[in-house]
Amino acid sequence: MIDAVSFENDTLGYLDQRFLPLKEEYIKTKSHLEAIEAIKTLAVRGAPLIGIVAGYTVILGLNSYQGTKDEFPLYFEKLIQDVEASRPTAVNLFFATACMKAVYDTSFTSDSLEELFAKMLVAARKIHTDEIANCDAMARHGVELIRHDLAETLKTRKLNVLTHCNTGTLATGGSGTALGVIKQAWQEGLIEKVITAESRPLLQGLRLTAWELETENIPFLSISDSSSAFLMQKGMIDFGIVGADRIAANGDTANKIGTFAHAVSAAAHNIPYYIAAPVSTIDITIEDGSHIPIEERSADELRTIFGTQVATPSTPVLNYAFDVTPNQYIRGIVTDKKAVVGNYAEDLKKLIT
Ligand SMILES: CSC[C@@H](O)[C@@H](O)C(=O)COP(=O)(O)O
Repeated sequence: MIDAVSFENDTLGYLDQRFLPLKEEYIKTKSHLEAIEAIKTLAVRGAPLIGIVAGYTVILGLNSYQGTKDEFPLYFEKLIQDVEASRPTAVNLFFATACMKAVYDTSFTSDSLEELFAKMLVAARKIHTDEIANCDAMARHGVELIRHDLAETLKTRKLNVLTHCNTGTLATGGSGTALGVIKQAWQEGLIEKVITAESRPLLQGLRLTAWELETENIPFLSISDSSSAFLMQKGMIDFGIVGADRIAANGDTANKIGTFAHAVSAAAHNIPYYIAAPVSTIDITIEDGSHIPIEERSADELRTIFGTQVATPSTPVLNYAFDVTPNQYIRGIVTDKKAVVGNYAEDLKKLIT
């Protein structure tokens, strides 16, 4: 399997996703500032992976601490703030910093700094191993739901599935969220072909999902983002499944820009459209999608294509990285605990312990 992230000998290792699939560069760093930069630049990306890297970034920050125990609280506060400022939408990042803060709150007074740091490393590793296990659980629940919802079609043929952005190993460290479900469904013989939308402007679908599928010998077709409605009209898509960066308490879901447009098209064609995300992506403190902070990225991501200028440098640009799909467009939310269908406001709350 692709090695998206590692933490060995106090060193964070990650595959730099900016240049994939043309260049496979594995970066190693002991610097938390470099790790923060990797999150900001999307060298590492995808909500669960951002959470994993955020946990290890805190560890790198601890390792470079040289002050006394008395001075530590201020340092720790600033470290957490810097990590949290790296990207605003993926709630897994804040889930990770909350895990580290919880260790600090329970152990700072009683423990030496050495003991505290050791406990935080255990917490960071747990985020990593949990996200890998979450992917396997989501794959099981997701396939069960698809088998149920698409039983009629499955009596006569295999399914064509639409997905957006990259939600696989590169985004999670495990098999994936939506892509993990798709991979499992493929292994169980349910899938004819995966249709992967390019995911403008950084092309996570065209570059990363296509690369993962090619690596695993799963048949796929890459399309431009704007093609999905036409393919649905032609009967070329049976269902859609995508990931999430943050799910509000009512099920409204923020995911890569373009996700909502596919959902509207799917509803117009009565095609089921699912979200797959671990419970760590649910933000129960946010009532609905209108309160989810949506990242706006630089104008140059649109005005240039991988370094080549394609619009004048003065072209005004609005570059939202994510959109919010209202819950009524979502047939089901597949989590690691179970698949929730229908009453999101009631049922998502029950998943949070
Ligand atoms: C399993 S990843 C789910 C989402 O994080 C994914 O669909 C997505 O939108 C990633 O956005 P990115 O900007 O590449 O971090």
